[in-house]
Amino acid sequence: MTELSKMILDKIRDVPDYPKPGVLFKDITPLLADPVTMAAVVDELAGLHQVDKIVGIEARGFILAAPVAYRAAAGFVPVRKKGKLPAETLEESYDLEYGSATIEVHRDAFAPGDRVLIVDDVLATGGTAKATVDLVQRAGARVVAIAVLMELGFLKGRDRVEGVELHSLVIV
Ligand SMILES: O=P(O)(O)OC[C@H]1O[C@H](OP(=O)(O)OP(=O)(O)O)[C@H](O)[C@@H]1O
Ligand SMILES: Nc1ncnc2[nH]cnc12
Repeated sequence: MTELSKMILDKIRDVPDYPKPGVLFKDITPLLADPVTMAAVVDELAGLHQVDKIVGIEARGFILAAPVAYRAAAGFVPVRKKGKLPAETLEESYDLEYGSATIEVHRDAFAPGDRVLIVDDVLATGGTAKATVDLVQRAGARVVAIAVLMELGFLKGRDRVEGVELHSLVIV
């Protein structure tokens, strides 16, 4: 295990039965509140690939993706829950560990062929990540990789995004 993985695991709080019985929620707020770990995470994610745009997924994904975009000198593109983006959008619906959702991106968010890194906090079932890959591709950009702070290995989300490079700073 790397030093960074240890730092991350030390700052993640397990909350049983949230938001539904049977779900073990991985709470990243202690990590967000720790500037040393947060800086190490942002630096690691920003150094993975040279890209034109970083895509962040509402809401927790935004918290990581925006500083990563700044650090990587890349543009930031928000993928938002349905109904929040003002201009013309593309949308995808999917299931996740504790429900279902529809997400959107602006149709003109990317220049043709833009290289994109998708950043999120958690990969669980992979529904969110797969829907985001599809949105980015439909919008005419190229997904270079997906990067997450934490992968819940037992949910096999990795299989949903087979064929796309996936970086997980920790796998639990
Ligand atoms: O791999 P999956 O099963 O799709 O789950 C992972 C997603 O679930 C969480 O988001 P959530 O939809 O709970 O929204 P939030 O960021 O607004 O809390 C998390 O931030 C990921 O985006
Ligand atoms: N168990 C979990 N903890 C935190 N975020 C999640 N997103 C999906 N499943 C999750």
